[in-house]
Amino acid sequence: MSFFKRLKESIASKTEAVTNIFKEGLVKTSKAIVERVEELITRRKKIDEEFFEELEEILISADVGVNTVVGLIDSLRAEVKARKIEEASELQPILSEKLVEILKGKDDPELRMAESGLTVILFVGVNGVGKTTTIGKLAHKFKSEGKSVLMAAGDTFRAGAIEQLEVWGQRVGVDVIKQSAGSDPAAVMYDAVQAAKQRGVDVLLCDTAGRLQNKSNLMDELNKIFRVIQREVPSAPHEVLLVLDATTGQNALSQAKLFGEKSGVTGLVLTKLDGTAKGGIIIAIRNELNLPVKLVGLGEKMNDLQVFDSEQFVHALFAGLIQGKDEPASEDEQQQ
Ligand SMILES: Nc1nc2c(ncn2[C@@H]2O[C@H](COP(=O)(O)OP(=O)(O)OP(=O)(O)O)[C@@H](O)[C@H]2O)c(=O)[nH]1
Repeated sequence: MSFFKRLKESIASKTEAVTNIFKEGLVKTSKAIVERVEELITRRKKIDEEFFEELEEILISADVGVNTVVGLIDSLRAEVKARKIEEASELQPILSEKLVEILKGKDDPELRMAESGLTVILFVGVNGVGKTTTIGKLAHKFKSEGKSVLMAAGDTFRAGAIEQLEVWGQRVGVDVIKQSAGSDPAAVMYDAVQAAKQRGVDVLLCDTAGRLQNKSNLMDELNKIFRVIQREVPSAPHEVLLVLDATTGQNALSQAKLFGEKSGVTGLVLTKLDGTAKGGIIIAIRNELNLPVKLVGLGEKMNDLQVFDSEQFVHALFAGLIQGKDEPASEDEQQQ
């Protein structure tokens, strides 16, 4: 059975709607990688050193990352040799398989929740990456699953951050625990955990100030927040999610490396995948870091947050090719 058929069958049980959300969100990245690979295959026809060099360049320019690309190309070379493949057209399924291998290796998309009682999830990341938006979207997701949610406005540093969270609170119907701008974020967290416990809330989502990873005083602030939360709920925080902006490509990877080491990060959220051709960064992040990608942002609306699923990701990335193989593309896709 062909790789594409297997991939299709393996996702058959999942809703078409979710796949479509990924597909729409990944159009730019898909164009940057898949269309160029297809063009290369059609043009060169045979697999030789120049073919591999061009393929390397395509993947690097889609921000898959030099280290990852070098490893990927080496394993493709070995596979081509072992399977005695000469035709470039035969490489597509092998490339997809290798990508799934890299992405799947560290799959752990489920958010860790408290066994009973309150779950606390902390969000960290530099300014403007999409933390507040992600918290709002996740609050909506939990609510639609029937959970009660509270949000903590821990970014007391940036003017407007509290109001922005309140706007999301109103939009999704979730209360926000806040103090005035400039107050101690650890005090906000204390209030929020108390309120969450008193109200018997299921999930508390905590915003924090966007901080530079090399500012040790800001790291101290984060540690203080940890201590306050842990004193009140010993098993918390259940997740510390580092939010990264996919449009920044390699910069997102360096932030993950620096931040991940220092602040007890347990998982990643990659936002704005819809707005970039640099979605290949997710492959680099998965290959180079020991941190799971838990959620991806595929737009600005409430429902544009998805639990990361590597098979759906690769399926969406290669959707055009898969459809080209065994079913006609829809009108929409033909226009893209
Ligand atoms: N297209 C797109 N835009 C997004 C996504 N996530 C967030 N944004 C936009 O990115 C911008 C920044 O998002 P914020 O949530 O304000 O970022 P933040 O990290 O909270 O910023 P600070 O509060 O400054 O730390 C906003 O305009 C969001 O609408 C996404 O998945 N896709």
